[in-house]
Amino acid sequence: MTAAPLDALASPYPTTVGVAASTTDLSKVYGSGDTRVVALDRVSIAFREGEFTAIMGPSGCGKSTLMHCAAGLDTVSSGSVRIGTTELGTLDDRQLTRLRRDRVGFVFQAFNLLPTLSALENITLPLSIAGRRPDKQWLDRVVSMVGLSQRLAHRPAELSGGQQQRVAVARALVSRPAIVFGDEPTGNLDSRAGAEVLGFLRDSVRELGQSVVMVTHDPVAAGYADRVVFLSDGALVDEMTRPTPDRVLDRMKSLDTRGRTS
Ligand SMILES: Nc1ncnc2c1ncn2[C@@H]1O[C@H](COP(=O)(O)OP(=O)(O)OP(=O)(O)O)[C@@H](O)[C@H]1O
Repeated sequence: MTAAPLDALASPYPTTVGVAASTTDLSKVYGSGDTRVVALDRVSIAFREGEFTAIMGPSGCGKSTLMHCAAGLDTVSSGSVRIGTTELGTLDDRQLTRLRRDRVGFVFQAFNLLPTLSALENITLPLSIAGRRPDKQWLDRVVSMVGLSQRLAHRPAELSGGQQQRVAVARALVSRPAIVFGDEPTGNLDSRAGAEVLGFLRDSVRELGQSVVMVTHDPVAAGYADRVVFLSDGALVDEMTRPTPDRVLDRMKSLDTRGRTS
């Protein structure tokens, strides 16, 4: 008999093989009466392990809401969300905070670095808060993958925007989360720095086996993903594997046209 990997035995959060996070019939309604908005309408989706997924769709279609609900940052109106096999609805606030801290990495449009800390201290901050020591080998690997080895003592103000976002990517990866969520992670970067950050996110999937989900408006950014899912009016309407920017752009145009004519 083959022994189970130690990591799997030790983890308090077992995963369903192949699925890093999923939603089932997830709905999210904001407001009530005249101001009622159905932001998500029974969305069921699985984000597979070791896959880079982009979420796209017209403005207001529910991309950020889906990401926030799937990451446990927002409550759901109905349906369920799982990170691995843990159903978020079964957790109290403390358990949810701990699960987000231990199992989920985030990269936002704003870099959200602490200005008084060095790049290295920013990267290891989530582990410090959790009272965990960084795994030195893993830390070295993540830092060298994002090309920050020579910049670790610098404070955010001494780094370019692209370098700051690389610190944020390293911070998201360092705890080996089950899944990393990015909300427009290249929205504040020029195209060259954006391409670098997207390349690092893709490398984290290829080289480290990370699972990544990214919301983006940009067909070029979506071209880095393995799979693109398209939302329209709060519903999943399409998906594409091995996307190219041209194919994504075509699909987006047809969604925009559909939105305007319906
Ligand atoms: N806190 C809120 N209160 C009320 N309505 C909200 C709230 N947040 C989002 N919405 C509405 O829910 C819908 C989906 O919003 P969401 O931000 O998820 O869309 P999006 O696809 O990410 O948009 P964008 O591409 O413009 O960022 C929109 O109609 C939005 O106006």
